[in-house]
Amino acid sequence: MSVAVLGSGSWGTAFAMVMADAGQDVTLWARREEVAATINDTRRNADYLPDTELPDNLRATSDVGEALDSAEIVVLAVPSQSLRDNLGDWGGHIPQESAVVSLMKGIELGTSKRMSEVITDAGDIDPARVVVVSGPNLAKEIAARQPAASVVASTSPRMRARVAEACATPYFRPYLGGDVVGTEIAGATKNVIALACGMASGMGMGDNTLASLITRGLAETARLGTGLGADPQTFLGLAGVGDLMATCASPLSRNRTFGYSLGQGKTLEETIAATKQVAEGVKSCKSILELARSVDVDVPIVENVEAVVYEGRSTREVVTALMSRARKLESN
Ligand SMILES: NC(=O)c1ccc[n+]([C@@H]2O[C@H](COP(=O)([O-])OP(=O)(O)OC[C@H]3O[C@@H](n4cnc5c(N)ncnc54)[C@H](O)[C@@H]3O)[C@@H](O)[C@H]2O)c1
Ligand SMILES: O=P(O)(O)OC[C@H](O)CO
Repeated sequence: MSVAVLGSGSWGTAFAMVMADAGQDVTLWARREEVAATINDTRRNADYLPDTELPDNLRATSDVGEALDSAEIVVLAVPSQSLRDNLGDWGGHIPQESAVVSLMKGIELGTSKRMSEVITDAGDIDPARVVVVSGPNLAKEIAARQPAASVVASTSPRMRARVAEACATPYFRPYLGGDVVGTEIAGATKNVIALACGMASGMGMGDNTLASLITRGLAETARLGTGLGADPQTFLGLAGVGDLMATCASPLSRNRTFGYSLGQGKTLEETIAATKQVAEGVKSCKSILELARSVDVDVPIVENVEAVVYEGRSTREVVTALMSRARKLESN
């Protein structure tokens, strides 16, 4: 199958490698011409995955028209907040019958839309063509071809089957799903919970604190998702608890690392300056909070992370705020 992957950062490159390993004919689009040329010449993406040799059936280009020409699957792997503008430039080139895959884990600022909604809006794509891939998939581990699983979710059984078939390898196992809303809410919200876990670790807190944050983070993610019509079962699966565990525990996570820096007392500006790759939760904490308020769902961890990032509250203050909330039933 002919596949275009638009975005040659960590996950775009790693997922392009997965699809090439699965036997597809993959074109990876890079913004900068020199990045595309280096990938073609050296078989490596030196900025993002320098240790990974890329297969020969993966080639790079900085010409989006060339990448999209006759693609049967179009994979989008850009920062969530730039997707709308990118689709404004690319929309006309996306082939009519293609499946359009979102790898992104964020919620748009200003609109609080999920990435699949941005794709249908800004790309003028039928929702049935949109497929979301999400799970515990730290790019570096996938690029090292370590076994992992993921959810391939779409309302269209035909589209999700096409994408799952095209990315199945001995080290990458796709599971099929129909809950696009839950899969996307789980993927975006776990980044914010990982920021909170990073903050706690950076402040010197241990495993009890992390387990409490992960568990209560899962509770508020599920509450938000089901408030938006998701299947509660999704949050117990790979896109839910699976990704939450990987991201909150791993030093490879950019969101966790960002939170860790804040927890250690670095300022927001210092932390942003030291962060070379996208940590989606930093922006999405605001849009997720707005989304939760729009359906009247309580998301205290998200709310407190937003207070640190957008309102300048200290990590110490939010620990006190979270620990002194009114008593409640765990199941509520
Ligand atoms: N890295 C992972 O382990 C991983 C795993 C699963 C999902 N994701 C999600 O995938 C998405 C992409 O993440 P990533 O890890 O590839 O990020 P990254 O920071 O490694 O790469 C982002 C890429 O987007 C490009 N880019 C930046 N601004 C752009 C713009 N305005 N227009 C077009 N391209 C732009 C960059 O040049 C880079 O190639 C995110 O939503 C992330 O949450 C990442
Ligand atoms: O590095 P992060 O924090 O963006 O997380 C990467 C992936 O989403 C893990 O599944």
